[in-house]
Amino acid sequence: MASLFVEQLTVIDFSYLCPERGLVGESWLVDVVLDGSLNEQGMVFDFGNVKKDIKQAIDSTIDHTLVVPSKSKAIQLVDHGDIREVMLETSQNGILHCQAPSAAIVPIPVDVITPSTLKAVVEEHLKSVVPDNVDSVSVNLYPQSIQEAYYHYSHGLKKHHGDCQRIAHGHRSPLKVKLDGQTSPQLASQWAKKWQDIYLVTEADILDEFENKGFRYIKCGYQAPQGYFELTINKKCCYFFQTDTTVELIAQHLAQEIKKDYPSHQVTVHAYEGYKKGAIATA
Ligand SMILES: Nc1nc2c(c(=O)[nH]1)N=C([C@H](O)[C@H](O)COP(=O)(O)OP(=O)(O)OP(=O)(O)O)CN2
Repeated sequence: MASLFVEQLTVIDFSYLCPERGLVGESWLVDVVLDGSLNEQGMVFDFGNVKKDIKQAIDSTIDHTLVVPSKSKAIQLVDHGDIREVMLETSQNGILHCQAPSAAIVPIPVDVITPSTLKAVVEEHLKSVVPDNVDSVSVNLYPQSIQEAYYHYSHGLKKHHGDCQRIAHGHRSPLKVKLDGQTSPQLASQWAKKWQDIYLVTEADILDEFENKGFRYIKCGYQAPQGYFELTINKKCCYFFQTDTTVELIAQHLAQEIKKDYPSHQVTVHAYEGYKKGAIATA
């Protein structure tokens, strides 16, 4: 018996529904360990296959989806053929409703989404992609250790040709701000706090704004290559953009907003999108 490992094989960027926090954007790193006997090549599984097949299997399960703890009493799920609808009801934010092609909303039969409750689902899925000499695959899911400010956001990029078109996928993202070249942890923390668990809305995607039972809601929707997506969410969980919400435009927006308060300073923003990638903007 031998064991093979790959650390940080991939990063899953997704959002999940939480009865306490609402819609939460996350980025979790994934380590894998494969136990098995050696094949005719003297390997448990070629690293090339691990990096391609296992990464692809993980990405196709959770990455860029809305993950739903389907056993939670606060959740209702309905399937209409290829379309899935989910509703989260909480006393603090009222109703959150999402409708999307089924692949974009992933029900997990648990009460709450955590790295350990998702782990079992990912491991079960991976059993079908490894060869017979592999006895078990285990994964470790965990958030990046971040020293500076960070925020969790969700969004959808309707013009993206891949899975980023999904209306409720998200990221956990560090933020760095500099004023005249000097790091300002204070400004970064201020924006990270303002955007904690935020949904970034592109104003052109708004279909309706309405009030119901004391809550003010925003309904967004669009047709994208994978199908029709719609999200209704409490307005106080939203931040509004006049543009799309690519990370380049997020960095630009933050730099311009901070510049309004510091007009005589050069403002530089490093906005991350999940793990170790992002955009830099200066105003
Ligand atoms: N230049 C940009 N490219 C992309 C942006 C962007 O804002 N600017 N955004 C996205 C999506 O929002 C997506 O969520 C990015 O996720 P990522 O995991 O990095 O994308 P991939 O799936 O392509 O990468 P993996 O290595 O498979 O995780 C996409 N592009």
